[in-house]
Amino acid sequence: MFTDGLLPSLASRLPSELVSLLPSNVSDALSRTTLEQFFSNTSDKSNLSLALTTLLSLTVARYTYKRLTDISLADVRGPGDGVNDEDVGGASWMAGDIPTLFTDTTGTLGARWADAYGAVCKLRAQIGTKNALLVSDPAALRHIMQSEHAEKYIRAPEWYAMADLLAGECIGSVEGDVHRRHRKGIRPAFGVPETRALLPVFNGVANKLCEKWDTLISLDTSEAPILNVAEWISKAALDAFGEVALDYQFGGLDNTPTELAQAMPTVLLETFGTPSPGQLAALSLLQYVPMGLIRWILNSAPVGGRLDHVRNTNNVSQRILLELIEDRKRMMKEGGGGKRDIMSHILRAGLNEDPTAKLSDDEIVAELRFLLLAGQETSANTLAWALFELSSRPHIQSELRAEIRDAREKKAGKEFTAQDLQALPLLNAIIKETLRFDPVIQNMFREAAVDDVLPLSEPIKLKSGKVISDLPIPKGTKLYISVAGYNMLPSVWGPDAQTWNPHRWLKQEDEREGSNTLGMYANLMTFSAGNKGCIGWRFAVLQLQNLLAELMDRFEFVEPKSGPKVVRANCMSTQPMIKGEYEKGAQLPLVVKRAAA
Ligand code: HEM
Repeated sequence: MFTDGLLPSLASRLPSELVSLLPSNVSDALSRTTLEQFFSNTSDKSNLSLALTTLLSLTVARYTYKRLTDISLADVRGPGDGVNDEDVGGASWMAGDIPTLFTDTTGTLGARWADAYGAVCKLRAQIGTKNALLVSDPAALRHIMQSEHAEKYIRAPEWYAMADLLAGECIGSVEGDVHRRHRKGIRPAFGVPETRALLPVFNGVANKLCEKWDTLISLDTSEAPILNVAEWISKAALDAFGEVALDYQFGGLDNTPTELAQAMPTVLLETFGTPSPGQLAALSLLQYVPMGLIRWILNSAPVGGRLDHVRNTNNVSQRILLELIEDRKRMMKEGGGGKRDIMSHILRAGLNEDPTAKLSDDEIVAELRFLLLAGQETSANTLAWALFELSSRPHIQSELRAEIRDAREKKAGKEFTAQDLQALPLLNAIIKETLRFDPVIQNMFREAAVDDVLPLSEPIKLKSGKVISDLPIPKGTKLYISVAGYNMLPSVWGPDAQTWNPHRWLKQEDEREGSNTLGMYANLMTFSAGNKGCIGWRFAVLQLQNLLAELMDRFEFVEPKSGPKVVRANCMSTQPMIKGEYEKGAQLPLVVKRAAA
């Protein structure tokens, strides 16, 4: 009649302070494996009554302790508490504050909420979710993402569903040992030498882009030729990715786009651009639906709308990638396996006999589809934001151009190596500052898989007035990791954290605020952190260094004098868009002139 392990389980739930107060014979008995054992060892009646009295007292003590010490998440401040007039009443009854978070076009909402309510603040959650927090606090982020506690935090099921919809079962849609196997399988493609070996391809694409712009500028008779810079960069990034990942020509810059090139650039926008509160609430409810049913809904149910475009893109990418994989495998069998593109590295992992790194053919296709999305628009949009920031700061452009030309002169006509690019201080400062200030992934989704306690680097004040430095969170709490919130924390970045200022990176490391202990790169959250951090960050940084150096050497970028306002549209990857023209996709109209020699 007694449940095995009831007593030890009760003992483990008691606060350690209480357990240490117990008589040693009782605490010892409590730690035994089963209730039956406990009773078999307490043979006389007095021991039994002592045990029952102790149990009763402990239960009362535990209840009282919890009442006195428990911190309810309802007591944590957040939008809706009336600090900021603009936040009051902004929540949707179906999806709480989540639509506000997803449709923010300033890129600073996470930072403003952290400022107003604390670096961990409570969000009004969508239906089906009890607790949701927005987290920007460095200590909490380290705990969730890169400490030994990271295993307690999984990607939220809605995220798996989205990754699964876009790519199938891949590194982005799995957890635990399966995730470790996927990561180990693709990691060989993203090491330092493997990434550096991609530079000649990046260079070729950058030169081609410069030639295209040269021609367009020559053909334009106006004094200030305006180009949609975002569109061209996206084509260049897709072409580069095609070559380095698949040895495949997308034909973007040549204006001969393949079927896949036509479908890819708009898939994130059409899937996630400006979601309605209803769609966000539906997404959240996916957590209660078995994955098999989700897959059927996503792949086969007659839903229509946004799903049609995704399905079409998926079918095209699945077919083309399978063909490419079959070709490459044939080539490898015939002895021509020396290619160094990402697909070849991953296919070699597929042949791996090590079960902790082996990937099946279906998994390899899903991996490549995920990489295509994760690796192309993110880098392209980051470069677009760098040019956007620079377009209103001609003096910084001149400073950067001088740095690049000076370094080129020293190379006496030879191409930059990865080490040369790494040695350009202002170029790297501009890239880091853009990654900090314009992170293309603004929020990440996590969920507490168990009850836990979040450490905080700065105490927060609860609504009750109590100030806490640790926040207990129940299992199931949704955690929205605010990349922008952390990247703009004054305690880490200084009082001008909400200003784009690349010169902050030129200070000596020890003169800068904060400690360099978070994230994959430059103490930023932009590439995430820990065992699920961005695997392609070296790839992205090298491509950004190469493209920005080439473009800045040859062109000058100017914000058009008058024109529509560019906003940050959060379509999973933040894209520059014109307000009211979202259906046209990414738009960044800039005046592009040849830079004086
Ligand atoms: C500026 C460019 C990029 C940014 C800002 C970026 C950002 C991120 C972030 C924030 C995550 C973590 C998401 C999460 O934890 O929920 C991530 C994961 C990932 N990224 Fe990137 N990324 C970029 C470029 C790339 C590139 C170029 C590639 C590959 C070619 C890539 C491949 C991946 C992969 C495979 C993951 C999943 C890692 C895992 O689950 O273990 N990313 N990226």
